[in-house]
Amino acid sequence: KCRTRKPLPPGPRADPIIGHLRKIPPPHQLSDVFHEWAKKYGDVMYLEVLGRKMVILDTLEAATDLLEKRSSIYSCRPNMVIFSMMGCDRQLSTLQYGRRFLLHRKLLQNYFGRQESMVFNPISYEESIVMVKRLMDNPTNYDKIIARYMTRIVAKIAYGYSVKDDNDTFAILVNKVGEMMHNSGPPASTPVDFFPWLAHFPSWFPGTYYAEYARKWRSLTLEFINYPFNYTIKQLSEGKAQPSFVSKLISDMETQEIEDQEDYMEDIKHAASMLYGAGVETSWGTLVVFLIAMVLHPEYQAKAQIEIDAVCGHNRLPTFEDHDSLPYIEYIMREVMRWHPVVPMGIPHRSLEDDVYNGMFIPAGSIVFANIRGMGLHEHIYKDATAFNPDRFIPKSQGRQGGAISITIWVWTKLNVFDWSFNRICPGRFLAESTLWIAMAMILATCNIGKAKDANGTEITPEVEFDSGFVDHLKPFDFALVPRTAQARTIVEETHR
Ligand code: HEM
Repeated sequence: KCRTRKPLPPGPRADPIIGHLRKIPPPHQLSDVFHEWAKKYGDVMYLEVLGRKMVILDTLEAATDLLEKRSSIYSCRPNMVIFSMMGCDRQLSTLQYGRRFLLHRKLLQNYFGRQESMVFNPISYEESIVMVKRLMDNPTNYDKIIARYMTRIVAKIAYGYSVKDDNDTFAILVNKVGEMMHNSGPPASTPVDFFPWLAHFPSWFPGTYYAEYARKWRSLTLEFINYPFNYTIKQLSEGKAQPSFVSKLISDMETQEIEDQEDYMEDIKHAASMLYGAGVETSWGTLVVFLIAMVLHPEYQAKAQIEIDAVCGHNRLPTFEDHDSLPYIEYIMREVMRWHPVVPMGIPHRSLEDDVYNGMFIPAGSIVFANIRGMGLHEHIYKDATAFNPDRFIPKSQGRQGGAISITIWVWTKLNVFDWSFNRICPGRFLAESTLWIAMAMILATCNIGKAKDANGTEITPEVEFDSGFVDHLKPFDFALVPRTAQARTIVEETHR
């Protein structure tokens, strides 16, 4: 009925039958190309690929209006066929609206609320010192060291599990699963996601690559989901379990009336494994973007260090208590996530009903993408938008010229409710914010980051190039990292012991 009255949102001209198939850019260019198109066609764009309807939102306003204010229509997910085939069909990010979706959101939001997440600060603080010590010892291994930082935090919080070293069984599983997820194709957008029947065709048939891939790795996913969960159950039965998401929820079962206990335990198990899937690669990738930003911009690094020195002096490390006195670290964190958000197109949503927005018809079943990177590139809000410049977040009252809005704030805190509303906002946002903040503060307080030099002593300027996967990750780059002073190294070593 709506359709007869209103036009679809604008978009580039489509070919007959295949629609925009030939025009869709490769995954690593999606957000930039869509943002360029949005300049011509508008903040809400419509594309169709082989009959699949897609809507791209390029402004905070459109995303807030639809994904947040009309969340009862826009909070479902497209059918993520490849993820389901890999064994992730009971994880929150793939769940459709229903009893299980609400249960998983409740479990995660209750445990990772703003206040609740502060309990994890001592873990992140301790791990940030371990990370800085390892970076000082072996900076070329930065990628693994930062991955290990987040893995250790999440393993402790989710399972009460302490990752010992690189040969730890869980650490090895985590590495393999991380690589598997990274190469599993664009979320909900592989040929098999478009045509699920392809999954039943033999592997030589064109378009079946990801189905074969998912079948091959399914057992690894299941091992990754089961191994740490079984560890916690064993620790509980022996009375040795450390506090964790899993141990708390399992212990709480004693005082609750639960109809199907086995089924409920399966839900706890999958919700816990989601913490790794959604929390580690994202925060790890963001910290690597932070490193390259500091390599390329010594001027902002120096500003942050002047602030840290004024607040903490030279005889101690920064702590969470310093948070409000160190606003520049916060501006750097926000700018890192605006400059290169590691999930640039978000995770796609699916609309449940026909809808009309600003005179445009959005058909039911549309796959809706929030172009998070595109939202941070609007020149009227973020002057010189492709440049890294944390100063844009300095409040106006303190002399800022621009008018920057934090994408981070929108993605993480716009819908600031802790009940289990029908919405897909990232439930790990408070944990993410605190682990990123303390890691950045600790690195800046104790290390100088700069350009590496080649054999002739010439400085190497690293390229900002990403490997696109489920989460974008910077390609390896050269840089130099040294302790700021001998005293900084001594304090880190002494606190680390
Ligand atoms: C820099 C770090 C992070 C970034 C950039 C990030 C970003 C996102 C984004 C863009 C979404 C999709 C929201 C949507 O569908 O509209 C999401 C969902 C999610 N995030 Fe995060 N996230 C981060 C850290 C974390 C952490 C640390 C955790 C948990 C410990 C976490 C757990 C989740 C979960 C479970 C979902 C799925 C929610 C659902 O489908 O209902 N995230 N995140």
